[in-house]
Amino acid sequence: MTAKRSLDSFFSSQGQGSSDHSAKDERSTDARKRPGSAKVVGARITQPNAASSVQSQWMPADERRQLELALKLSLGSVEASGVIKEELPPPSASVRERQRIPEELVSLSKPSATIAPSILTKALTAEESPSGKPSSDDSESKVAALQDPQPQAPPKRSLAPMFSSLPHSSKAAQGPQPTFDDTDFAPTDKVQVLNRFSGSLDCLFYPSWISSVPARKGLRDWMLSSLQWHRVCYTRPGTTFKINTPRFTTTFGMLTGPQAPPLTSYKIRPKEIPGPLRELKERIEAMQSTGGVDVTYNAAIVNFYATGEDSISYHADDEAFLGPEPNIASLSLGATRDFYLRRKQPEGVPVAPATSPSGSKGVGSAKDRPMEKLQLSEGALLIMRGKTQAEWEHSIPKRKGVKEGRINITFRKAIDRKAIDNFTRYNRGDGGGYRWNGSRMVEGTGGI
Ligand SMILES: O=C(O)CCC(=O)C(=O)O
Ligand SMILES: [Fe+2]
Repeated sequence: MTAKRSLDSFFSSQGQGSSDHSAKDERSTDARKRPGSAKVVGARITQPNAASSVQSQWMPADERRQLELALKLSLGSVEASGVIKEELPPPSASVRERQRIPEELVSLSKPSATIAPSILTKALTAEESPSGKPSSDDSESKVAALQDPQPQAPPKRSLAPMFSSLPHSSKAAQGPQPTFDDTDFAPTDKVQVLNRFSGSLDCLFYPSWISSVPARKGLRDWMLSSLQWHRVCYTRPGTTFKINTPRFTTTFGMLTGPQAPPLTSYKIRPKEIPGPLRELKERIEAMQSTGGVDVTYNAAIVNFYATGEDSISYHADDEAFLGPEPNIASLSLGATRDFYLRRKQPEGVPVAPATSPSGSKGVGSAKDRPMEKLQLSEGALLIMRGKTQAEWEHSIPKRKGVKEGRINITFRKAIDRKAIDNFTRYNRGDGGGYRWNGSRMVEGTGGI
């Protein structure tokens, strides 16, 4: 990936399937219809084929031993060994499924082993304490959030190799600000309902909500080139753990209305939701209002996954500061990526309410827990609501085969200032920023 690419070619695979594995073949056909609603999507997988499980994180035995040792030293053996066991695939896992262990994501001081981020994240979050600060939706950041770290500029090696030898530039081409009209959107009945276990999982999925190709392109080009991006990195105080968020991020929004706190009360000054995103937010709100659901989002978190090596590990957006049944609208642009949902408990086992302000994680072996797999392609809108965050986790797994970028915008409703502080801190931080220079991300500032 050396040649410079235009925005067009950067996103050239949008709309096409991007998975480099056979997980989609595991979809079963037991999708069920909910009375009075549109098609049910997704697939229930209670016994995934372990040999072809894309979640498997392969690790050589010696590295595994080093990791176990490191985790025992820092976390205590019980949680650590449980987590490791859960993530290791059986010996039959094929070489194709082996994941490169991304050194830029997590580093341990001693021993020098590097480990797959989801494993470490799980291990670390296993010891989250109820007294921890509310953490962001990003589970890498959740770990750091507990310790109240100071965000730091990411080390250069946190970048994907394709970005490593770039000139620094703060200049970025800013395309025209997009506007939309009704013809850019699919009819509202083009929705699929994803409902499992009587509302344990409760999502609406519009596979092509922004149906106009030029509208999608205008939005993604404008976002990529106009926003101020961050690659947030934290060192866990008292340790040498580095948690590098494996994607570019930014965030917008603040509390509004007569009771809204003054701007000066925020730890990092929040930014207003820019016009095009505000328009989309209002359209999503209006669409739900027509269906009898009253929701007003006041924040947007934006993720840019530069390649398939960028990801977000399993987490739930279930922090106390989002309220008990948060409604989160997630809009995708660019490359198609797999989106996995996994119940926090096996079928039939109730999920205990979170006791921590920073929410709760899944319990026990993932193979015993129901799962859903979606593909989010350009224009897709997924609304997660009801008990979804309380009872399920979700992720965008790494995909070596994906070379193109993907933008995701999640609209949320923060119920207090802490939520906004958390979003800005763990998705903007105060370290170095990045700009899109027309063909790649480079260090720079000055974006929206
Ligand atoms: O990129 C996505 O589709 C998911 C993002 C997400 O889960 C989050 O920002 O909390
Ligand atoms: Fe999320």
